[in-house]
Amino acid sequence: MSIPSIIVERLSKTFGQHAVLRDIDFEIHPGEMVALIGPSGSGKSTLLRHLIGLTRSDRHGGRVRLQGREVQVGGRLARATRPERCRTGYIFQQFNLVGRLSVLTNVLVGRLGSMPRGRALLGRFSEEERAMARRALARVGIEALADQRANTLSGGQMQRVAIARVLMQDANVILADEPIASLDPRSAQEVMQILARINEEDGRTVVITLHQVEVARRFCRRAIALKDGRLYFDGPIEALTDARLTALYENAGLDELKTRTPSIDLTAPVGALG
Ligand SMILES: Nc1ncnc2c1ncn2[C@@H]1O[C@H](COP(=O)(O)OP(=O)(O)OP(=O)(O)O)[C@@H](O)[C@H]1O
Repeated sequence: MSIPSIIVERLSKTFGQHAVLRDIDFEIHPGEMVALIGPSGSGKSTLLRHLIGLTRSDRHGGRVRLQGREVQVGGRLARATRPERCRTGYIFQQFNLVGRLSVLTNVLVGRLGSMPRGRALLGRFSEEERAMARRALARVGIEALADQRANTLSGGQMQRVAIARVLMQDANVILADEPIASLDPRSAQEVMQILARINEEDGRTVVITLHQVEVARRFCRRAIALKDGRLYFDGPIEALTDARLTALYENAGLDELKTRTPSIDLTAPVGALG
């Protein structure tokens, strides 16, 4: 059996007095596309940041392994975290592009981690790397924008550039933190379709935090749900019934529940759902 892409064991994180992650355990296998859902403040982004070592767990707060290598144990980052970061793509809600640089250069930035240090410092990219960046842009459908400045793009186009940059990393694992939260519905759908295609065609593992449960249902086969920092659900998306969703979001406020799960009839008694 193949090595899991991600192993999380008894992961716990406390900010001050606030326990944000509590004893989280799961494994994600190569080629999975997993939605990480839960009410606002349940710990989704914090969990994702732990996976790549951007946040350290509590002392004795568990372990994270990525593609068979230690990222952190008991609040200490493994020495070899940098190569793991290079082999893991991270997509942010706010895209994190350099606005004054061209689209092509922003995509090439994804290559810096795997280039010799001297060439990386000077930002000297080879013709082969430029051709690779153009292919990545073609794959996300915006090759024609290669020479445009990044800060002239729409949100949906910016997120496509961010995905192309991840493709340049040749990352086997892609972590996306609310990648569609600031996009209009159509751009959001297009970005999800691109991620799903990359997952399907390349077999890359994708973990994606989402606010919209309907989107998770449409694009992901598995969901991991957090509630108050605890693992509330981990299983096939179809097992995440309306009754479970109602319970997941029950203290989150009616507005959040309506937004996240538009399919739920809020007038029906919980026993009648799911
Ligand atoms: N660096 C930090 N210092 C202190 N508290 C933090 C820090 N980062 C996150 N938190 C707190 O941890 C909790 C979980 O935050 P997190 O962003 O992981 O939640 P989330 O589920 O991603 O929320 P949302 O869906 O609103 O983005 C929140 O109460 C947040 O205020």
